[in-house]
Amino acid sequence: METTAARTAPAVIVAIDGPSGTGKSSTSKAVAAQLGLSYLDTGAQYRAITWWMVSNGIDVTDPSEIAAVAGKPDIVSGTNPSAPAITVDGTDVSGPIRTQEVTSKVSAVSAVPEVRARITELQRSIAKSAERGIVVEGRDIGTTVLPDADLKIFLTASPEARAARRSGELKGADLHTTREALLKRDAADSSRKTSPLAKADDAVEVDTSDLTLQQVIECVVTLVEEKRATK
Ligand SMILES: Nc1ncnc2c1ncn2[C@@H]1O[C@H](COP(=O)(O)OP(=O)(O)OP(=O)(O)O)[C@@H](O)[C@H]1O
Ligand SMILES: Nc1ccn([C@@H]2O[C@H](COP(=O)(O)O)[C@@H](O)[C@H]2O)c(=O)n1
Repeated sequence: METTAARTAPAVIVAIDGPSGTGKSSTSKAVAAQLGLSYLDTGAQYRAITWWMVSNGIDVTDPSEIAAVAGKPDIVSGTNPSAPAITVDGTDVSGPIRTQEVTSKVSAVSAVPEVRARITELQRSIAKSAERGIVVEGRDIGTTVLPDADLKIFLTASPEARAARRSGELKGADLHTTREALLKRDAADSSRKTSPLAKADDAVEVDTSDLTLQQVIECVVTLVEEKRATK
């Protein structure tokens, strides 16, 4: 619940990065809602452009084919942490972007420099227009998208903890398969040439393996409030 202090506090830009399943989305949404900030899920934007590529028959194994059409889809992201919306050419794609097909192809699409340039520009413009501040979560927010963010957090967790969380979410999907899929996506995201998944030098690292979601949220809220107090 947003407090009166949050309503009058100075604007703050928070970058939350980390590998898959470390709790970025759950934490970012809750922190933004509690502190009256906007929220941007940058993974959803890469998923949206991937969904468009797949829906339009683009060969996602061919970077030049992806690059040629990267500017075509109109992607609009909502920034309400209680109802984060995403549309492509006016169609609500919040469901379709979470399919297994999109998840398995998103790393190939997000590695293409033309895609990253387009989406990064969009992300910077959304962050700039957030009057009360914003929590932006992704893989390269602290390093590339918003290098001057007021606070940078890098969430981590063991592969076992992350796989257990995800297989719980996917109604008991096989732990081993889930773990391998997470690690495969992390490896692709960390090894691409343009703006890979990485911790910024000035980011605070929080290992969430043995923390409840509520503990992680409290930890990040405290860090944001400390940062705001110095502004
Ligand atoms: N500290 C935690 N303890 C237990 N479960 C957690 C914790 N943090 C997040 N979860 C759960 O783990 C799952 C993955 O969390 P979330 O989607 O927030 O991760 P993410 O880092 O955004 O993942 P991705 O990058 O793949 O989108 C969710 O079901 C969430 O409720
Ligand atoms: N800043 C970012 C955010 C995401 N990606 C790519 O999108 C994929 C999906 O992200 P989720 O958080 O929704 O799982 C991710 O695997 C990356 O390929 C990115 O490149 N940069």
